[in-house]
Amino acid sequence: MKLILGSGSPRRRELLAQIGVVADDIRPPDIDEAPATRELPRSYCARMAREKALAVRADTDDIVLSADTTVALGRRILGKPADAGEAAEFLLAMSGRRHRVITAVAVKRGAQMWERDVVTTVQMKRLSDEELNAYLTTNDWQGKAGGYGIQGPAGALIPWISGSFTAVVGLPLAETATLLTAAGYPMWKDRP
Ligand SMILES: Cc1cn([C@H]2C[C@H](O)[C@@H](COP(=O)(O)OP(=O)(O)OP(=O)(O)O)O2)c(=O)[nH]c1=O
Repeated sequence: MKLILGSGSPRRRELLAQIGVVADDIRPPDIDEAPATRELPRSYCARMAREKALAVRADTDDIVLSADTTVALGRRILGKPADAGEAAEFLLAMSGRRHRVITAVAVKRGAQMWERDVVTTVQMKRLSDEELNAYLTTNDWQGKAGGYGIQGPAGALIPWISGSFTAVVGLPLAETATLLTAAGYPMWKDRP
């Protein structure tokens, strides 16, 4: 049995390392991430995690772990911004409001799949022009859903969350440990 991280996200690899889980191989999935017409954020996010796990090549005894993090403003899905202009648009839309961050995790072994999604409510402070421009200059928004990373400089813009911090960063660790255990991964045992 090998553990395969079906994710190219460095955050997910680091979060797993935090709980002593080191994948035997990393295989970033290549899937179409376009939302379907009128698809709601939570079902979109769960579908993405599932499709990522299914897209990764693995032996039948291997465990594949994939995840998706989606930022939702009401029914609107805020993906990874294409450029600084779109990042600014997302941040202004979230300024002074609450939004949700959904992270779905999918663990696959053979024909079996274990899934969970975790929804966290995040408050963003009302951003001044100076804060917005300074944050955009850091380039920390690149490659991140919604155009920010709570674990980086954007931490200064987020006074409050209700839910799971690790889920916002990209992988809810408690739920992930439960799913890995269900799939037969020796979570708390000595591993060779
Ligand atoms: C909201 C938020 C997202 N993110 C990141 C986590 C994810 O890497 C990214 C969301 O994109 P995802 O599509 O979930 O993941 P990814 O494309 O980076 O990697 P892969 O599909 O190969 O697993 O946004 C943060 O790092 N901090 C945050 O606060």
